[in-house]
Amino acid sequence: MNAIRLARTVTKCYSMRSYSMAPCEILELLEAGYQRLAESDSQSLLKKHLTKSIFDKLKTKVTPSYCSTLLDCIQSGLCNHDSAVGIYAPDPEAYKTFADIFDPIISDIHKGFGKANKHPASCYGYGADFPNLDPEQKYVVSTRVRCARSIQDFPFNPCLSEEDYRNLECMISKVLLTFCHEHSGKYLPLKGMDKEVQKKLIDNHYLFKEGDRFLQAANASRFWPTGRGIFMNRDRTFMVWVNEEDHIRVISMERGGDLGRAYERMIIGLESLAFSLKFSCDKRLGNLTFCPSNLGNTIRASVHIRLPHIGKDKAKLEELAGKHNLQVRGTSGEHSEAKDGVYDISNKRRMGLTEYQTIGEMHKGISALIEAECRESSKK
Ligand SMILES: Nc1ncnc2c1ncn2[C@@H]1O[C@H](COP(=O)(O)OP(=O)(O)OP(=O)(O)O)[C@@H](O)[C@H]1O
Repeated sequence: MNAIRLARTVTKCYSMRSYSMAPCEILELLEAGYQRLAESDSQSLLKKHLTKSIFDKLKTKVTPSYCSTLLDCIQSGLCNHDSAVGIYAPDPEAYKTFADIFDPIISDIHKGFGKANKHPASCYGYGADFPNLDPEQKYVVSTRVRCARSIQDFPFNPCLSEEDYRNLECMISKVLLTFCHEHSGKYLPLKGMDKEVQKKLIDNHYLFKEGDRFLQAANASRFWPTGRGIFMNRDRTFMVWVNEEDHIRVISMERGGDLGRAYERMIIGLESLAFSLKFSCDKRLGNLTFCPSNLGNTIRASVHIRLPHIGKDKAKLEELAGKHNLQVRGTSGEHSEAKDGVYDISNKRRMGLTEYQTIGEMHKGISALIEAECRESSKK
């Protein structure tokens, strides 16, 4: 059995774990995986920050409630040397137990968010403060705003039992089905979903894809498709993903560039959920999520945008976007390519600033890219 498959077997039964330090078979896998990572040409943040002294300090530790080990945190990065980050939190306590590796990675992803920094309290403000980015619909094809939440007293994906998945799905969908007006809709469980329907929902950018190897290696796809599903309103402008990467992803999307309206719709949905459900939060890190890249206010606001002149050269576009704290992805999300010159451009910063500030930064950055595109096109 290879090391990775063995890791999956070893990390299977969280409910049966009751140890105060990582057992020998986990230590062996960790040592072997660490050695291979150290010898690799991996560019991951895991490799960059997991020094031998931090590794030795953390390798025997386990989290107090779920007995998650360092292997549970880093096995995706050990398997996939091409990971950008390479670490996930198997449960909310992992951020504290394994702070020596999470903190430098968090500070690297969320530039400048050091140990002494504290994520601010939520401040949503008003969507109406952000005028339509592209009223004539020349550039922005569609706008999407999403955030993530974890339900308090539940661990994250790798530690969830099949029953936990069912219970979470039941709790969350029950609340969603009470939503009214623009937010009212249907819950579609993934289990039993017609394959054609599923494909169409994915192709239309509503539903999550399956088979992400980074999540699979992190043990985040166990019991798939049990407990996974999507809630959608009638207009297909408001969605909630259940038990994909996080327990909850609240999503608002629409055609065109009305970022303020999409944001406002997402916040109303989020606040309605928060009325009935308690979320996992940390005083310093903000909302707790499976991947450290999503901590803080958890918002990724994105536009699908056509920038035929400044988008000709992707490296240059990335450089310009970076100056405005924006990230460039392909049309079908992370690890995809741009189709027909349509890029997915989103905010990079979500930690150490409020929701309102994140949307403000995104609004300013996209406006600047549109201005640059106009300038470039008028030169021709
Ligand atoms: N502005 C947008 N308009 C339409 N679809 C979008 C837009 N932004 C993202 N999408 C679609 O949403 C889906 C999910 O994208 P993706 O997985 O990249 O991001 P995410 O849901 O924010 O999660 P993560 O950042 O964890 O990957 C994809 O189908 C993607 O094309």
